[in-house]
Amino acid sequence: MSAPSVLVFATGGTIGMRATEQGLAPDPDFPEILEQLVGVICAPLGIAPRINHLLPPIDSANADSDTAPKIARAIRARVRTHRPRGVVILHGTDTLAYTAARLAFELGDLGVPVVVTGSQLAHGAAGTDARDNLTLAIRAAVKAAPGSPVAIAFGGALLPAVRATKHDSRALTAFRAEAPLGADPAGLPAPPADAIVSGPARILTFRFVPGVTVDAVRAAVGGRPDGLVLECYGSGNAPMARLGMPAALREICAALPVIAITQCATGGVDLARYAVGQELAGAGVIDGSDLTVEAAIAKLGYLLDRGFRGAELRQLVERNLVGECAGAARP
Ligand SMILES: NC(=O)C[C@H](N)C(=O)O
Repeated sequence: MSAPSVLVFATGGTIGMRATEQGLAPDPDFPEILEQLVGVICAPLGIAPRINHLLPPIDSANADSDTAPKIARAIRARVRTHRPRGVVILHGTDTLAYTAARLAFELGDLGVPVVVTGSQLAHGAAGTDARDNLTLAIRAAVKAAPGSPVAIAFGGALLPAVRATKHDSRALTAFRAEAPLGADPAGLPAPPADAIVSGPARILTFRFVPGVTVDAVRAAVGGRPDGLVLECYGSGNAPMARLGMPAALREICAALPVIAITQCATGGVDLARYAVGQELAGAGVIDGSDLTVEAAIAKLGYLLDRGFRGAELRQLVERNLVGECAGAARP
């Protein structure tokens, strides 16, 4: 019988970069360096590594709506063929939490543990975190139970992908999860039989601040997104007393799904609590509970790309599918 294997899938990011006169950029020697690094980590574990690269490697700041779905498709295809014990994805830290959250939905039923990592410092930099993060990720991926949720391994911590956020642009402990995974997830829904999908859906966000006008809210959908996440105050409040705000939000909600989340790091939205929150709900805004902004974008994009629309989409947004709702107040 052949040795169990780990699939390491490199997509770019600082971990695979080196300093150039134009700043940090992909290191053309990284494939060989990675092979060596992974070999040293895998040997004592009795694990055979298989390494693939997404070409070209990107600075994850350049990720777009199809980046995470594309990574998911590539992983599914390779897992089907090679049946690894675990999968490790190397990704830039800038959008790592967005991609990881999306992968938690995309690969939630993969049956093989998936761990996402990267590094704050380039693999060859003094004091780099590349080796430690890679080691943690590989160990976690091969030791986790087959149905484990997608995780992020970074700065010594293992975090649930669908609850994590990049909170520090410099420290090696760059990610954190304010709340744990929600209990009793309902699981991923079967896509509607009649789904016609052109994807990938583009989801944008709009953050309420005191200077917001109705024109600013309308401008947020000027680029024709497929879905919108409203970053509201506190428990889901917005300046509904602005002239024309309820009507503008009603119009937007009639055209595309809109989710309300909170700007606060903990807690969540409760649209029933305040009159302004009830006005938001009345306009058609969906209650995003305690979703992180990354998870809200991931969830809405995933569900739209599976073909869910209207009332069914709303119901699914409000349900805890893979642990993304920490409070899990909803069945
Ligand atoms: N530390 C990093 O990986 C940052 C880099 N700009 C990226 O996201 O690709």
